[in-house]
Amino acid sequence: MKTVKIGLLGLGNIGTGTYKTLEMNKVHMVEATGLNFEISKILERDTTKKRDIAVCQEQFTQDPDDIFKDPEIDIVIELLGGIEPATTFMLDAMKHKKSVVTANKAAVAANFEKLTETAKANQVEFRYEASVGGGIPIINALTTVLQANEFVEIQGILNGTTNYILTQMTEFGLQYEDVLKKAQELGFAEADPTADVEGIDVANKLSILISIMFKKYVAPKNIPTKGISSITQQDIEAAKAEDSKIKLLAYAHKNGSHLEYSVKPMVLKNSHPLASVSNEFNAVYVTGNAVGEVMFYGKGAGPLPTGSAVMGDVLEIAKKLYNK
Ligand SMILES: NC(=O)C1=CN([C@@H]2O[C@H](COP(=O)(O)OP(=O)(O)OC[C@H]3O[C@@H](n4cnc5c(N)ncnc54)[C@H](OP(=O)(O)O)[C@@H]3O)[C@@H](O)[C@H]2O)C=CC1
Ligand SMILES: N[C@@H](CC=O)C(=O)O
Repeated sequence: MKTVKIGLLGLGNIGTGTYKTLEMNKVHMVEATGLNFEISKILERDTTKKRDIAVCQEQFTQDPDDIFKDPEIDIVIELLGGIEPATTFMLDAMKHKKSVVTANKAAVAANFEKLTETAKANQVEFRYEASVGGGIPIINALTTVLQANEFVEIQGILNGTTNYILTQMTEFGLQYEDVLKKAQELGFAEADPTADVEGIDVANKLSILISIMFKKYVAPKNIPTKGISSITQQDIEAAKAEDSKIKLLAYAHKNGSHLEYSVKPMVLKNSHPLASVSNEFNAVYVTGNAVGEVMFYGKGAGPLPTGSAVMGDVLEIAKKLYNK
């Protein structure tokens, strides 16, 4: 049986979640694809750190070229985070004829066209399902079963950390700083959680969805964005008194050639379907001109849900490469 060798860039929260997903479901993955999967090399800064997975010292490297120039590796997973050097590494991997999988919305949103075009030019696959909605298969749905639609609108909760913070503040009256710390411990937050609480992470995800749905690139910095850092317990109590909840919402709507978009906290009546989406769960409504309204719901953050999406992309690429 063919063993698909994978190069992994970054063994942090999501790298570890991806590694665990592979270990946990290896037999199932063999049955599903007829292929065996192995993470053979890992790029990490600190190769001596104590980890809760069994990784051999020989798997680690601090030189990305050890991965890009390895003829046995066909698929590279990028889970370093940040725009650079992640983007340069993904482009380098593609130029070395490696297919690339990433969860890095900051890098994908900043360089959407460059990454997708470089993949095409090098005839390799580029997949980024985990970059939007964690474990929710929204990008796959938009680009496959929903592709016959002209899309009209998208609206939803696209950040697990802020939804977790707002839920815990609303339901248990907890303090913003305490809940943010807990979200970091649970592996939901970005390395710099400013991106979460100021709405930047949602703007990155919305930019990617706009590129896919409306075939138009809108840089995240051009999306009017407001986060939740200024929301107080008083704001939350005031919403409660109105039988409502505060949620951080992403929105984009196309009307003819006019496209409008925003990221901002909104007060939703408790009867609104998005008001009942709690903790790290995300939910997104997509409206297509044929299908009407479709709702996606699931865990939008966390090592295993995100690892599920990353490995799903790896399996799809491997089936294309080896099961001809
Ligand atoms: N957390 C979540 O639920 C989700 C996260 N994502 C995305 O997944 C990606 C990874 O996130 P996460 O795992 O939480 O981040 P972490 O910071 O936990 O992990 C990144 C790892 O990569 C290492 N690293 C970073 N830069 C380099 C470099 N230049 N060379 C070698 N090693 C490097 C870091 O080392 P060091 O610690 O020493 O810097 C760290 O171990 C991000 O793009 C994030 O946005 C996507 C969906 C959900
Ligand atoms: N920090 C992000 C991680 C997933 O994309 C979030 O909280 O949603």
